[in-house]
Amino acid sequence: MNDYNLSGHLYIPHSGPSLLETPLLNKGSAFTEEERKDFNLLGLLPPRYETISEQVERAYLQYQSFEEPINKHIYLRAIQDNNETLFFSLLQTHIEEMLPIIYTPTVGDACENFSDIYRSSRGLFISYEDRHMIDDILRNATKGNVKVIVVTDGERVLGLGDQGIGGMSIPIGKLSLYTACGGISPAYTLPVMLDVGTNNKKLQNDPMYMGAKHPRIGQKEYDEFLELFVQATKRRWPEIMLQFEDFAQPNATPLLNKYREEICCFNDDIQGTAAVTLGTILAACRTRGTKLSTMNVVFVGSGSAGCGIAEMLIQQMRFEGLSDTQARQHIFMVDRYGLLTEGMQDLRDFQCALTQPLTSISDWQYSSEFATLNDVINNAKPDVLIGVSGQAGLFSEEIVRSMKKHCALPIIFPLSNPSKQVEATPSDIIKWTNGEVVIATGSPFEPVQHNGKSIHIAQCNNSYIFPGIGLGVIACKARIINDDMLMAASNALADASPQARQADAELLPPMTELSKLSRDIAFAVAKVAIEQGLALPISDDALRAQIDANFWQPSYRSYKRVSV
Ligand SMILES: O=C([O-])CC(=O)C(=O)O
Ligand SMILES: [Mg+2]
Repeated sequence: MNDYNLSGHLYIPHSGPSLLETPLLNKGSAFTEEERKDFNLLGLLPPRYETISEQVERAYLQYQSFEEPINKHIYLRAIQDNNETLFFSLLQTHIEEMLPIIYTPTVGDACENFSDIYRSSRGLFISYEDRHMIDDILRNATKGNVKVIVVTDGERVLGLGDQGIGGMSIPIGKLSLYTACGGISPAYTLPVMLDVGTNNKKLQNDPMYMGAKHPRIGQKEYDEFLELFVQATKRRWPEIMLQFEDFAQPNATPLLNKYREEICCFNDDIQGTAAVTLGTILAACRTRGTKLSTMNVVFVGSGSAGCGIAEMLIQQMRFEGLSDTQARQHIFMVDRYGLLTEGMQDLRDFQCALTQPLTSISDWQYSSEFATLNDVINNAKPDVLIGVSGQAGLFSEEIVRSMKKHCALPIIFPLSNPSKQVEATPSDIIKWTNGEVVIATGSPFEPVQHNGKSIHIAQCNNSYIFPGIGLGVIACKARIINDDMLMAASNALADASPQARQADAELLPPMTELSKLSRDIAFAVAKVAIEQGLALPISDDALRAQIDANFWQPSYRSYKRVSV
């Protein structure tokens, strides 16, 4: 199938059983009597014709019969692999309830149990062993006109570490959100898993494991393999947007730096997480009437995600008038050994610019060789504490109470995913601060009851950002994605904060508004790309029209046969 028109008739080459087995085209019981005759479907379906709403109703009844989230996930994935239009219609109808099932936290369980729960294939698996055949593999994609790829090598899956081939569930989940929240037709999306082995002993010894059981390949082989993949992808789809997802720290930043000028790509964990965190903090600053540049910010976890957020906050502080050096004095990165300081051994390139000079902390009180997290909080007296450590429970009662001691309304974001890796649960943070705190988490949490009030917990997850970036990039045909475009996405998110309009409202818009928000983000991102000559030069009206025209809705199209 080479093209999938967004309106009017769709000319398709399939009929009979093969039509029912093509998830992008299958309508199941919603094939009309006429279509059943025209496409050789007579007798292949139960007789009664159903509308998509009736199908959604049955699917939802079946969905509710599963108790365990992972079984709900397996069920939804089965629908997706059978009938994509029905899957997205169901998801759209129950978006708030189902996002945690197809995305974080349940997608984490799906990664950990990928081989055990495997049912049917989706996307492309490219093994290092098949590196000489990547062009052939890309030609085998069931979708011809791919516009967005999410690719992983499964080495740092959420906060769950190396999941090998199981990491494939992440690109699948992310791309479901591209469609459900960013309106990108499922015909344009492709999940890709690069299987370069796994260092996870449990997987290596698991007889069910479906990936290569050897340890991860060496760095030189890895870099060559990634280069083969990127070049083959460019040959096959020259305008592709490539999202790097859940790569481990040693590869994430180098890959981004290597390819960000060459192809339209971005790293969601570094840049998507940074953009959503900045947007959420900006929203909180606006309601308090303060500026980010007046605050000190402490990070726990100084991997590529933490450093990515830090760099974006620094950009914002510069925008607010600080010099680069002044802005960096507001940022404190804490890692397993304590505060990152100038001259420390074994720093990664991207950490070096985020160390504190020893002169700035010369009057600090701390007892061991390096300042611990608690030392940093007691000396720097931060307003903001961000957790991107992947370590459950790192924000202890002592830490949270120290934050509160120095700040009347601290901003505390335990962002690690999935929920079981969170640095502190919202209910504990609220208890330890007596509810005087601004919280956002990476994974969804139920509202917390405190002093007779129900406190909503904002979900500061990159899902607020990446669908809109994809939509914007596709609408304006951006050649690359740069920092200014990401900054525009953060500002569009902050603008959409319900708190900006009403003081006691929620910090971030509800998930049900993601598709509207994605259009706004798409517009903001594309406008910057156009202004900077990185995209088609079109007017604002034309851009809006493009965004709307690209926004796919899950409803059945009418088919005509391709004459052969
Ligand atoms: O997938 C998510 O929920 C957010 C994310 O990118 C990560 O934690 O790696
Ligand atoms: Mg990720």
